[in-house]
Amino acid sequence: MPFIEAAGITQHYDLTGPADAPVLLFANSIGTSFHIWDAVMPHLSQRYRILRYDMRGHGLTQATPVTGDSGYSMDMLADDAAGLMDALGIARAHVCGLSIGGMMAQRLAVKAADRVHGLVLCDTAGQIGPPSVWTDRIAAIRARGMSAIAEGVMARWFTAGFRDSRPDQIRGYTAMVARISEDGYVGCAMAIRDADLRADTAGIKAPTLVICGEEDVVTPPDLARELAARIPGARLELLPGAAHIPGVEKPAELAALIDGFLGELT
Ligand SMILES: O=C(O)CC1=CCC(=O)O1
Repeated sequence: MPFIEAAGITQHYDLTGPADAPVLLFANSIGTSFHIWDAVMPHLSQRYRILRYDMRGHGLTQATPVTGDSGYSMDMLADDAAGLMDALGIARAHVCGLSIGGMMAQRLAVKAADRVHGLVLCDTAGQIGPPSVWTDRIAAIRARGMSAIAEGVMARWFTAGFRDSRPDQIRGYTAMVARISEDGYVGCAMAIRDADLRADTAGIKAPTLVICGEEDVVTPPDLARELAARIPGARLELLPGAAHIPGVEKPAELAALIDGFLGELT
């Protein structure tokens, strides 16, 4: 199982695909491990060298402690991704970020523009809020642990049809959330709470595709339209039959959008 010391923490990652193919880095949403991209892999791993990793405090990546109200920041998470690329000798990559992973990707594309070739922003926004959503969620977790939110987030992640037809998946993803380090989740929740990247995004130079599940209630299509409108030249695609995590619900369709866009750049 690959682990590497990068940006001062032990990061858990997977690097799969032809050694000479363009690197495509996937960054996750809060509460998930890099396995949310598993179903996308067969569609893309012949043409891209795919780098997946668990964000700080998630999956098997180290959770640094959160003291009081001071958690992680979007800059810290962008530095983690850049540090992972450094440690693996990757100078530049296409970056596809989901939700908080998409916020991290926006930050990376601004502060380390030379590291980002094509940018795919999936079910994300310049601000995912309001901040009170995160303050309340952090308080619930601190009072009752991760199980306080594990079941509730499923309705935000997946369409009703998927939840009804795939109870096995829902049980599995609920367990994934319930087992995340409390500090890891709270640290990332504070990074979202404190981030407003909306002024930044106009400065993104990378060719950008914004994707949004048509049934996403967390970062709905109107937010995706707003995000795409702010990034010079960005293209927008809506994905029918998907909510917040299209890589799980519509992997082939998501992969086709990503490949169609990045294929024009390579
Ligand atoms: O768990 C959620 O509420 C969905 C989400 C918001 C930001 C993120 O990364 O996931």
